[in-house]
Amino acid sequence: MASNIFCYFNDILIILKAEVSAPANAEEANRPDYVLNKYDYFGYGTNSSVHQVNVVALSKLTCFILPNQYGHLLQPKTIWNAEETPEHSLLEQILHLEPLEVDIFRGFTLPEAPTFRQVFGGQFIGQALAAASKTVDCLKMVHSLHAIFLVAGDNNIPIIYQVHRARDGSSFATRKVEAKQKGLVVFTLIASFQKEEVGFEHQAAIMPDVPPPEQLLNLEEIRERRLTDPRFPSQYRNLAAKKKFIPWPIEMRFCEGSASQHKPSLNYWFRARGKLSDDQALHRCVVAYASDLLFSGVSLNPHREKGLKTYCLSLDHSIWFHKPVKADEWMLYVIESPSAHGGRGFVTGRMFNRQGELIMSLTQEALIRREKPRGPNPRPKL
Ligand SMILES: CCCCC/C=C\C/C=C\CCCCCCCC(=O)SCCNC(=O)CCNC(=O)[C@H](O)C(C)(C)COP(=O)(O)OP(=O)(O)OC[C@H]1O[C@@H](n2cnc3c(N)ncnc32)[C@H](O)[C@@H]1OP(=O)(O)O
Repeated sequence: MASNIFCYFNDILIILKAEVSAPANAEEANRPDYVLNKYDYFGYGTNSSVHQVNVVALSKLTCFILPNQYGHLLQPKTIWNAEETPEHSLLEQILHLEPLEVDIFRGFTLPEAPTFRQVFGGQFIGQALAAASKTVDCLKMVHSLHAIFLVAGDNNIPIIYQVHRARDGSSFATRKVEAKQKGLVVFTLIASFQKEEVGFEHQAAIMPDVPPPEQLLNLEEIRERRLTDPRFPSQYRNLAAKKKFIPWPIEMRFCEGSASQHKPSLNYWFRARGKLSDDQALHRCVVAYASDLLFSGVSLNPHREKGLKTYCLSLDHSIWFHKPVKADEWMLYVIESPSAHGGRGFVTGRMFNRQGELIMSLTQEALIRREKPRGPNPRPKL
């Protein structure tokens, strides 16, 4: 007893009871119909662009009609749609993208953002994930991503993010993102998104027993101590003062002292500086950004020696988000490096919240070499 539903207005219809089906159109003949269930919604006004679709009621249907003028209530005011406001944390500004065209965005390396000799890998991951997230139904959250760093990014030119809508299913959606500079693909990301679902539950990973962040010093405090503590020789203090200090928008507190710096592992607490907008998609981009900061370097720990200068670059990076993330609250990053071989260091990571819940799992491979002395005029890579 299927019957077609015709909407003559710009409203949003939220299904309260029954099952509705939207058949695939002619170009997608091989794709199965979407089946809409309780609390799914359809209708014009859910998006700025208008798509026509036949909706067929398979049984008696009860809908809540949200008039178009109230459509904004479904859109949280966050970086995804809000005007730029000065109270956004530096991280939200770093992840802010300019929409250029449908599925094309422009990102920048802000002068106040931390940089090293090339675009920070976490910036590519965070911005590309932000671009992908903007093209996905806001009920679907990223649950996994896989990134490859192809070419060193140039800090001085914008990055163009082109999103390809690989698939939109009823539970999952997949996006591929290419980041380009001067027409060259410098970075790629593939990310999968999923609607919230209830299912089997277990957690075998146990959070290590470490001191709470309140009992540990952050990087600024460690540096201050190095500069002022009279127990350090003055030569050491002068050297520490000359070292370039990067004020990262992420606060970090290390759980072990320098005695364990040769172990192929590292545990540290971190959180975003400043208050972030209450938006799960944004919080996932922020931790994705932070996750590349001190990760592959752990594979160099057993090889550190006085005077060693290293060349360390992330090659690829994967994240699995198990549970909702709060990036402005403390999370413990537990990193281990099971192997270094052939110029490549491999690291695995786990992030726990303060309650000991495993929030994310991560892996990365990086190029790790002794630094070659640089010539006077290094060749431009782009
Ligand atoms: C425990 C307490 C710690 C407290 C620390 C406190 C605070 C933290 C503060 C700072 C930490 C910041 C660290 C952040 C790092 C995060 C990681 C990243 O973001 S890495 C950036 C993302 N990744 C990339 O951009 C990689 C992009 N990909 C590439 O560049 C290329 O694919 C490639 C990997 C280089 C491979 O290219 P190719 O096949 O052409 O390889 P080549 O071997 O030929 O090398 C090319 C080129 O690279 C340079 N190079 C290579 N090896 C060296 C070396 N050993 N030394 C110097 N330079 C090297 C060189 O220019 C080569 O060109 P050429 O052959 O002409 O010399």
